[in-house]
Amino acid sequence: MTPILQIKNITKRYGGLTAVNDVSFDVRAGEILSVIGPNGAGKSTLFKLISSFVPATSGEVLFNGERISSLAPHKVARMGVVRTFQETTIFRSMTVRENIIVSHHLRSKASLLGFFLGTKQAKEDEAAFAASADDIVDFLGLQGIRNELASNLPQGHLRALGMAIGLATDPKVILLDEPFAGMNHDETMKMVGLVRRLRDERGVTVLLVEHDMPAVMKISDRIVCINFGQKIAEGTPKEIRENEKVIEAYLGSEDAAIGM
Ligand SMILES: Nc1ncnc2c1ncn2[C@@H]1O[C@H](COP(=O)(O)OP(=O)(O)OP(=O)(O)O)[C@@H](O)[C@H]1O
Repeated sequence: MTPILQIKNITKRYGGLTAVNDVSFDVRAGEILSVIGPNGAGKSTLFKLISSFVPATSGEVLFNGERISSLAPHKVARMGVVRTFQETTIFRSMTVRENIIVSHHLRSKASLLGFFLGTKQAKEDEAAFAASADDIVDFLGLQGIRNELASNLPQGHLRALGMAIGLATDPKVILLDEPFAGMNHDETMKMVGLVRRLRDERGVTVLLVEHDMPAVMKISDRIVCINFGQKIAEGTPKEIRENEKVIEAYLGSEDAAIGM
């Protein structure tokens, strides 16, 4: 079976600095794969390359066998590869539910203009979007804050809203940028459960970048480790934990020891 994503010899240079250097790996449909590495290793840049948010210097990314690396990011998102959290637009003056409804327009048949003009297609979409938004609110357990203004939400709920907005675009692959950052143990465990349900109940393939090693080890089917822009290891959590190159990369880094 063709992997859902193929990252092939991808390189990104910023002037004289090579942020990502000839990285290749496959992502299988339905897996949870984490990208780890010390600070500045190139993880965020790799995510931006996969979502086509920045152009690659060389190499390519294939989604279901089709090249997506030269497409505009909104086209990649529309195809089903969605990056969330860091560049998620949240309208602070709207409620949680309104934010999720608006996000559906990314996959709407009618244009946003049609929505404002009140065309028939737009009206049909609107009803479907409202139903889907309620479904997402239920899935994420956000019923209690569905009518809360985004500007009033604490960090944890904002993160959940970011995920809701990502779900509104009906992703096949979701890229989560540090989903556990700033969370305490209980919040992290809740988010781990949520990410698992995304995969198990909605069939979404999950790629995540994360520094929280215990969470990464718990949640991942496979892990790719990069250091100084290059892939140094790929394998199961057990294989990564025991990998000499990974242990060496983390020695002296600010991140918690890889031992977990
Ligand atoms: N737009 C940019 N222009 C120039 N250099 C950049 C740019 N974006 C990233 N870099 C550099 O590329 C390297 C990799 O950065 P990146 O943010 O991808 O690392 P990271 O692994 O995500 O780091 P962290 O874990 O600290 O978030 C760093 O040296 C960074 O300074």
